[in-house]
Amino acid sequence: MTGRLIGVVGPSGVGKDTVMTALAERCPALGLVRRVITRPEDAGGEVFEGVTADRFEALCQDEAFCLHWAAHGLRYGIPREIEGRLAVGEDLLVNLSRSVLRQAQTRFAGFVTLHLTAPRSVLAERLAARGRESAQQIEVRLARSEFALPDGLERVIDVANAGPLEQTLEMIEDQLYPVKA
Ligand SMILES: Nc1ncnc2c1ncn2[C@@H]1O[C@H](COP(=O)(O)OP(=O)(O)O)[C@@H](O)[C@H]1O
Ligand SMILES: O=P(O)(O)OC[C@H]1O[C@H](OP(=O)(O)OP(=O)(O)O)[C@H](O)[C@@H]1O
Repeated sequence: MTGRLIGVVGPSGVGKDTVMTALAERCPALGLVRRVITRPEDAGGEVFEGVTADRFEALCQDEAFCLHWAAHGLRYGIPREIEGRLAVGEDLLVNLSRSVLRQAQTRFAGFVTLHLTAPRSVLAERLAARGRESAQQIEVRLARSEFALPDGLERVIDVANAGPLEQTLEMIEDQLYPVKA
């Protein structure tokens, strides 16, 4: 059976990368997708492929991405190789922008949106502690935190990541892999 693409979205600092990494470790059936980003590779955080703006544009022209978008002054791309992994039945977690969810749903059968939430005060604390962005960049990211999900998504899992990580992981696992009685 074809694997499911699971797009993880939510405001900056909500814990997308942390949750994805921990979830993949916990569930052997789940793989992670390495994004291509116009960001220096030593920026820390997720494992990604850092490229120049010119290289990114060339990859776009070559149709190397199945999804791509711009945010925070950066460009992000999802390599088309994920299609092969899904075809052999792997479920994949991918960190997406809310702006490409409808497109992802159209392109990938069974597409699932995993929407993480947390109060703004929690986001602010976590972004400051993460230390990847300046105070000014954090303000801009927080301003984006109120953006809603687009209409028309067929399968959305809403999960709060405001408490212990373990609790978040259990809630997600229960929804992605319900145990049949
Ligand atoms: N449930 C949690 N409890 C406490 N800290 C968390 C939790 N989830 C994530 N964090 C921390 O919050 C910060 C932001 O997480 P990150 O995964 O980088 O978020 P995002 O990718 O959504 O911006 C990180 O320092 C991470 O360790
Ligand atoms: O359109 P939005 O849904 O607001 O998302 C915009 C961007 O924010 C996140 O990027 P990134 O992972 O680089 O930043 P973050 O870790 O601070 O969320 C997400 O992966 C998108 O690329």
